Amino acid sequence: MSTEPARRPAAPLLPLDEALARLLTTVQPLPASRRETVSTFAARGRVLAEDVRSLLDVPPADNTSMDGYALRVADLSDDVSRLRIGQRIPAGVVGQPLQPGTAARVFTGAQIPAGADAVVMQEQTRHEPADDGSLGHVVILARPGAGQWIRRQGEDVRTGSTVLQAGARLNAAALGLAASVGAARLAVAPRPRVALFSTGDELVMPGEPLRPGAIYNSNRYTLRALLEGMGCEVTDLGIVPDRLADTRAALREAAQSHDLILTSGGVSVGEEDHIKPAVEAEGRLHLWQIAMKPGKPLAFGSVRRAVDAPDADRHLGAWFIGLPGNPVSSFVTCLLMVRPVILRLQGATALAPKAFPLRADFDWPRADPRREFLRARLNERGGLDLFPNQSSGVLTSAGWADGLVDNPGGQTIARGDTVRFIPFTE
Ligand SMILES: Nc1nc2c(c(=O)[nH]1)N[C@H]1C(S)=C(S)[C@@H](COP(=O)(O)OP(=O)(O)OC[C@H]3O[C@@H](n4cnc5c(N)ncnc54)[C@H](O)[C@@H]3O)O[C@H]1N2
Ligand code: MOO
Repeated sequence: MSTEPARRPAAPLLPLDEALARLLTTVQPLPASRRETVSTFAARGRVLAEDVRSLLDVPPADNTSMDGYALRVADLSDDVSRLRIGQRIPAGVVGQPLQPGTAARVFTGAQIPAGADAVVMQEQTRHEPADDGSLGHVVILARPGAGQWIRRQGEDVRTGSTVLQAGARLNAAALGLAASVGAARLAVAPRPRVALFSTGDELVMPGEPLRPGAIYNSNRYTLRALLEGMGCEVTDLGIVPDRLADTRAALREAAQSHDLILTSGGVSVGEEDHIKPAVEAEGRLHLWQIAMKPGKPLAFGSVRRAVDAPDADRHLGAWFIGLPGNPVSSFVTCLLMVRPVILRLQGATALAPKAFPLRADFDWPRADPRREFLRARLNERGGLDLFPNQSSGVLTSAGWADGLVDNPGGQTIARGDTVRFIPFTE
């Protein structure tokens, strides 16, 4: 007689897009009451909560893009190429209107004086100094076209225009753009508070000796770094001992003050881990088998807060996502499933990672029924190379790669085919 518990037959696999759609219709942006206004310096990686509109033109006035001389083109003719220098205008100084028949010495960024309609760069001029204390004359060696080297008022940003929209993620260029219209502070979405923990009695922290049967906990580092890069405030709870009571207590504690609890390991069909029964006891849990490789098993649910009524249909606690333990599976599912959730919590508009068509410089003759995410690297010929070992335990593949080839289920790849590439860039 068998002592093994009865096993459920495998359920049909859920398509990734359907799993994502379920996640993203369930998880709603964090409450507006938690929005913050922060210094533009401190806003990198945050999601903008309100549009940034410009109250000014950028540049605020016509200005020169070269060091040289501002002049009126009509003052030059076949006979006249020598003009008196009437004034000197450094950047930050507003000059006088240009007198007919004169040029203004100007420096890059200086405002164009009224009446001037072109700039000649100094390399195309010859300066004739004067000994009477005046600025002397300039000989124009190349006749300019009207408008030459003039940057127009408002050519970058127009007064009243929206330069950044609510829901945009703030990268370095966006912060500079906000500053260019004078925004010293920005209204941003709250940072999702994420509690992270690993499960597995085989896990040992780097710095500790590796006892027999143990491995180092790498997911803790990968996931924490990804979450921090996504703008989360991470509480790292480390390795939770593999006992039901401890796991339940850790979940209950984490749910009080976090928006999301993220774990790795213990979501497949084995009976060793306590993460599934612990979440089920403390909230609700869906165990999905997703048609993707790596990353088939994924757990999604929520953990109640102490104040909650035991109302299974209301979400009043922390979201729960349990990622598979295999290091590459954890990494890939965090990028493809957790990242959109984190962005959704912050009210971001672009949730899906960018993808590009690129040429495969490799063969992939073994089609898998699941949609595969293959670790690949851009080569100098504008194509993609594949890491030779695509096992979900080989983290070297993720360190080596620049991104993932998103290969539909059941499809082989031949050298020269166009494939869909998702770069790792945040
Ligand atoms: N009979 C079946 N077995 C498995 C199935 C299945 O469908 N039927 N699915 C496989 C797939 S696919 C995956 S992915 C894994 C997912 O397993 P778990 O999420 O339960 O993860 P564990 O069993 O705890 O660990 C898997 C693997 O990863 C290592 N691991 C775990 N945590 C860490 C960590 N923090 N740092 C580094 N490495 C970690 C762990 O030692 C295991 O080697 O299940 C398959 N099995
Ligand atoms: O999905 Mo598992 O992630 O294939 O190793």
